[in-house]
Amino acid sequence: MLTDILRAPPSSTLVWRGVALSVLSVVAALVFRIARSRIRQASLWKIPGPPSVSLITGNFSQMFNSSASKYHAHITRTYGRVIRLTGLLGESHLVISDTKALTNILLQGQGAVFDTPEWVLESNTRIIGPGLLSQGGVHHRRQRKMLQPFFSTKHMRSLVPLCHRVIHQLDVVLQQKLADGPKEVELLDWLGRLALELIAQAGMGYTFNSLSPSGEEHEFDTALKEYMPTISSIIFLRRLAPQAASWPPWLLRLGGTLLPSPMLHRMMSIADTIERHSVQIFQEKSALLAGGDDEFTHQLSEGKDIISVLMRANMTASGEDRLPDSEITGQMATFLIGGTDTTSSAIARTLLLLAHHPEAQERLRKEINDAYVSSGDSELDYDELAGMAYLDAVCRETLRVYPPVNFAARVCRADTSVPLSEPVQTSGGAISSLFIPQGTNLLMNIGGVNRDPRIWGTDAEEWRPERFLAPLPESVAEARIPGVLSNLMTFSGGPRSCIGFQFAQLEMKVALSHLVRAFRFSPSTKEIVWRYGVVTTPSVEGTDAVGTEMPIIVERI
Ligand code: HEM
Repeated sequence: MLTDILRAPPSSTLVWRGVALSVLSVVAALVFRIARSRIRQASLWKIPGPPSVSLITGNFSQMFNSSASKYHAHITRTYGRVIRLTGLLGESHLVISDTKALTNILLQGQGAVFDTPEWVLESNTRIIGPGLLSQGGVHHRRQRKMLQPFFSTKHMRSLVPLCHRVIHQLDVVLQQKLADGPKEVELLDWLGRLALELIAQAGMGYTFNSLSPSGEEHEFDTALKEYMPTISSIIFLRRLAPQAASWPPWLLRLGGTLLPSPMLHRMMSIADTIERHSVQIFQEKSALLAGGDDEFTHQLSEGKDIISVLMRANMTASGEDRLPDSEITGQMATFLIGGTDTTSSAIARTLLLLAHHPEAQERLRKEINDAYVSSGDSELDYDELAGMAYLDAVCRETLRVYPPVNFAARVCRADTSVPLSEPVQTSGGAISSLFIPQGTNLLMNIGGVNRDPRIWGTDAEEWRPERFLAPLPESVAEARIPGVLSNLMTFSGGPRSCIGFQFAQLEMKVALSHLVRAFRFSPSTKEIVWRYGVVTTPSVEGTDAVGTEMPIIVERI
């Protein structure tokens, strides 16, 4: 972990030479690996794709920048469902939106043939610790099996009252802010705090007090807000992470500090904040646990949150079943990272769309009000929330057209062939199955499938919730989309799909049912642009690429 780095940094010429040699060895190992994979990947050269624009970075600078969404749409439209991209030093990458190929990639061998790439796992380990987002192979399967029950429908049902309580806090804050009439509110900030509190309270029985009426921002909240834009901007450095896997922590920190990259330095400081707070929460909970069952069950979540249950089970677990403390703190950081910006981005996008579609907003408000009348004005339970057809359609349509995460990355661990739904024209003729050499990096094109006009029809790019109120076109069922949320790739599919997908939908529904009932939303005069990153986030046109915000006019009803 980053805070262990830089312990006892020796300072001598020898160390400087050591650092220089280590950096050289990283670069040499990378060049060697890429040269070897280029030879292995010769068969991929015939796959259609955009011409490379740089000998060093190929198409990466077009593919991974904050305004890259247009480029993604362009290559999907121009080159189709299987695209070859040029990566660093000519390495081939595949961008896939063919659903038959995706089914094989995501499900084949339960993740044994295609797993998350080493550079993602290794850099996540360094930044957020050994949680689910950092583990591969059997370690991942073991952690996933242990955590899965907490994300079941049964557990989600029990979380509904807690979600209402947290969202009520936001209600109070906004009511106070708008006491003098409609106002422009920077809503993304408040939705980020809401998502943080929801995952902190439901996932670890902890509060950062981010929704206090004083409006003070917790430093953790600030760190989380900067996390996604910052990590998205250091993709090239993250790719070097496996080469530095064996470096002692102090050398890694020294190397990071010496590199002239302000974004890397920002990332290191964010990672320190996340780790510091995860350890602090863990220590506070350990003290409660040591104080006995009574104290432990007096937490916000009555001891039923994921981390409390894990810690309690861990106390009695023996030998290899026992999780090291670092894996528990790593899991906390993982949920906070995985569950905050994704959810706040989805809720923000929905509210902005409703602001631009007042008739859809009114229709949704009416459905929510009717549901409250039927429930005798008491908080809506899980089934009542699930029973609102238009709310469900609004959430699904937003997650379809605007998935907060656009790509899921995989690497091929062994030479393999995957079948295609339809033949792909290559420079060597049509192919009906795709040979993927070992070591090839792939990007699952989530948006490409969700907005494929041959699956969804000619209006695939349009936001039209009504499409989910009528039977979907047959082409949707025929496509057999392998997403964990039916017919959508938004939460990916297979053994590495989003573990929080049911919680995310619950959060969206509870939040919208409160906010749309109590407030009316209309667009601000400021133009909102959505910036591509690991998670797509809103900003005001013309502002700093790392800053995220979404001003919107809010009026009390
Ligand atoms: C709208 C909200 C969300 C979206 C769009 C989203 C999307 C995704 C996607 C695309 C993946 C990658 C899957 C892959 O590589 O195949 C993922 C993984 C993950 N998500 Fe979410 N997510 C959301 C909310 C959440 C929430 C609320 C949590 C809370 C716990 C969460 C926790 C995770 C974790 C832990 C992983 C890693 C799973 C693994 O590797 O086994 N996500 N998510």
